[in-house]
Amino acid sequence: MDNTTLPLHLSHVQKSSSIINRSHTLLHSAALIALIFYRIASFFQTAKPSNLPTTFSCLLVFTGELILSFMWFLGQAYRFRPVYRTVFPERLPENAELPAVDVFICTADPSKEPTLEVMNTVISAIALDYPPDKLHVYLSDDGGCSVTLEAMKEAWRFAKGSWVPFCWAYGIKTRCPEAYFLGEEGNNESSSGSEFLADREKVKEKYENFKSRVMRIRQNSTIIVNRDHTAVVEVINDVSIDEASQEDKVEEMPLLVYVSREKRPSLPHHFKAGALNLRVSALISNSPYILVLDCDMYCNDPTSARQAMCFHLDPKISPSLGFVQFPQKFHNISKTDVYDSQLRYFFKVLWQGMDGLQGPIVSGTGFYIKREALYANPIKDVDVMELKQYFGPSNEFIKSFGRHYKPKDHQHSSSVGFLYLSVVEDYFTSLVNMHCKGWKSVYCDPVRPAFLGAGTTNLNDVLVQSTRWSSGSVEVALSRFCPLIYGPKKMSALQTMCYGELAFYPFYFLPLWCFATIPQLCLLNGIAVYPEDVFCKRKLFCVGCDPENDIAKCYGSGIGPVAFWGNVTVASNCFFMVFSFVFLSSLSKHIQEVLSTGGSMRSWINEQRIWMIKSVTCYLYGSLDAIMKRLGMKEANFMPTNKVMDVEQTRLYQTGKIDFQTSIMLLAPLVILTIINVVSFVGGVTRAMVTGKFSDMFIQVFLSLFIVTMGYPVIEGMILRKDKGRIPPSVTILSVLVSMIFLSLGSLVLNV
Ligand SMILES: O=c1ccn([C@@H]2O[C@H](COP(=O)(O)OP(=O)(O)O[C@H]3O[C@H](CO)[C@@H](O)[C@H](O)[C@H]3O)[C@@H](O)[C@H]2O)c(=O)[nH]1
Ligand SMILES: [Mn+2]
Repeated sequence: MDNTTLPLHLSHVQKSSSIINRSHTLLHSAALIALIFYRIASFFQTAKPSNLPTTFSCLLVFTGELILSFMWFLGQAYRFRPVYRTVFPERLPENAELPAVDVFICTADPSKEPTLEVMNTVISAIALDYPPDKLHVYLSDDGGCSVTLEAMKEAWRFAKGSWVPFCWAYGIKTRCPEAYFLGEEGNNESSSGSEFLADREKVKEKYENFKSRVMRIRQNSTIIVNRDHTAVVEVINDVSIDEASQEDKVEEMPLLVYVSREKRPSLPHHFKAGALNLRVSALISNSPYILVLDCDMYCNDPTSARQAMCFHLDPKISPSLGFVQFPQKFHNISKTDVYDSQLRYFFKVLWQGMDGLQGPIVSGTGFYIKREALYANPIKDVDVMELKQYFGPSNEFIKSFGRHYKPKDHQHSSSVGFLYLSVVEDYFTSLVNMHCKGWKSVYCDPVRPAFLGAGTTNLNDVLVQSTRWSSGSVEVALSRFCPLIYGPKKMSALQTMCYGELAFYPFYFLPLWCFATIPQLCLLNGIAVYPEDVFCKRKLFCVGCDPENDIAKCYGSGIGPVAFWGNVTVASNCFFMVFSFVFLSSLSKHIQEVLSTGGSMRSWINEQRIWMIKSVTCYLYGSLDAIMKRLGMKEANFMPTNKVMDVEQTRLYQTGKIDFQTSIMLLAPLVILTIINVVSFVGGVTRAMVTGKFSDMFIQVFLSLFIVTMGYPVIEGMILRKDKGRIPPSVTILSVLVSMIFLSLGSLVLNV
């Protein structure tokens, strides 16, 4: 068959997943409805003015359950129609017919983003397997540091003189030099031969020289992040290569440009979104497609641009295709991955799910976006003066569009390109400027990761990053762009639910704080917050007597009419059944998702734990942060994630031990809640032994046990560990105090 008739890509609905998911959705929602029904019914049964504290506690727990159920409901949209895709880059048209691509790499702070790493990303982009005359690489330096500019010139020399010719000559697959030389054995290149080996040694030596020159540049200059400077644009291709070895090898090279936008302390610069909205690339190369990369995300598969073109060049989907998103993957993930740094849930479950709807969300990095999609919806003729009103006075910039755009779509300047309102500029831009404008996206998750970055591998970085994301999400949730209000008219219901879930997930902090404190406090005070059944006739069991016939005798035995297994009596009412079902069904669904996407039981526990940890810290602080910003009490802030590896911290991460070196603000909630649950579990068991009754409090005792089990690393960190990453005794003492105050005050309130 002729190449032009074969498809460039295929999409497959994950049939078995869809069936499992939809059946689970049905069953689980039935159980949730039953649960809500029991709750409401039990309020009418038990709510008396005399037991106000009990009613109030039950109400709190019920509110938590409602929020969880609502979040669960939104999440079902991802499960409806997950798809996966395959691409056939070999069927693409010839190089001459491929469209041009601008690569945009963002960096901001050399003290957190090692220059050498950033240069490796730049080099990997220059070496992409794409016609060099159609590739333009921009490095946006938000730090405005001369170090970065100087290092870039060195990177250029090394790339042009040695690295790129070497890669092209031998078809090297790993085009990030650091990664290539680190994993030399694993690279199993097609060519071996003595010439190759000799060349490789030479290039390796050049790389070492390049490294030491970059180190020297860093040592010889003080690194100041400059917040007050004019714009700097420098085309690096003009730099001469004064090395001896390259003459015969110099090939045509992509354009390489250093950009540092103007910054003034008085003007908001809008962080990464601001950096991405640079017009420089439109003036210099103006390629129809843009690849956006974070500075740590090197190109691991040189063919990613071709893979993306399999979608962008398909005439069937191309007109409405805004961008092709690749997953974020990381090169530094350990086997245990205690913090779920790989973000499996996003890139293995959620994005696949959205791909079957209108497409995944812009994920900050690793996406090939159509330039046109950033400017809005294309139409025919329009007045240049009008355009200037929206895009600024630059004639060159207006001309750069090549097509004309309808200014109606840009009622305010912030609706062009990447949007500023939220620190999760990716999510927000994707919502307002992509999917709500009718653009679609596709998710491309090939076996060989297209890009690899530095994942956050210590608790502090994980929590700081997650707090920023939560804050950004809540900012959107509280704005007029709240997806559940803004979305329905512009997107499908399911796509709206997905966006809604991502806007509201930080509100998990409410139910999780509630479930980790209220049932426990009530348990210690002998108050049952999981009501005894009011509708089902209980089936009564007892040891030694037949309670169905002689209930009085049964009560006389001191145990009461309940199911009896060994020493443990378990309530046997319907509410209990429904509640257990909901609990087990959600846990097993999560296990199923983890296992079917390559995880283990260990990953399941890690994910549960980190979700609980993030909920009671990041989600809480992130939400508060967003609320304060909303009220004008705080300014937006984007603290770039640290990408410098600390040896000791890396060792802890490798061994799967949580590194508790973080601020007391982030640590104390974990310790406090663990202590409360240990106390209430011990209290609950003691109480059951004294009274001989387990049934009414079983769920509460179990809940405490579950939290204590999940929080075991915290207990270990407080008591057993002696290393640097333990929980400092000062935090433990403070937390014990706070827990005691909470429990005593709480008990006072409950017993008024
Ligand atoms: O003022 C700034 C701050 C950051 N950056 C760059 O933005 C990128 C992402 O920042 P990083 O510190 O790595 O944050 P992460 O938490 O890892 O970023 C995730 O979340 C961000 C949104 O909060 C997205 O922009 C990112 O793509 C996504 O990887 C990096 O290349 C930074 O250099 C800037 O250019 N200017
Ligand atoms: Mn990052």
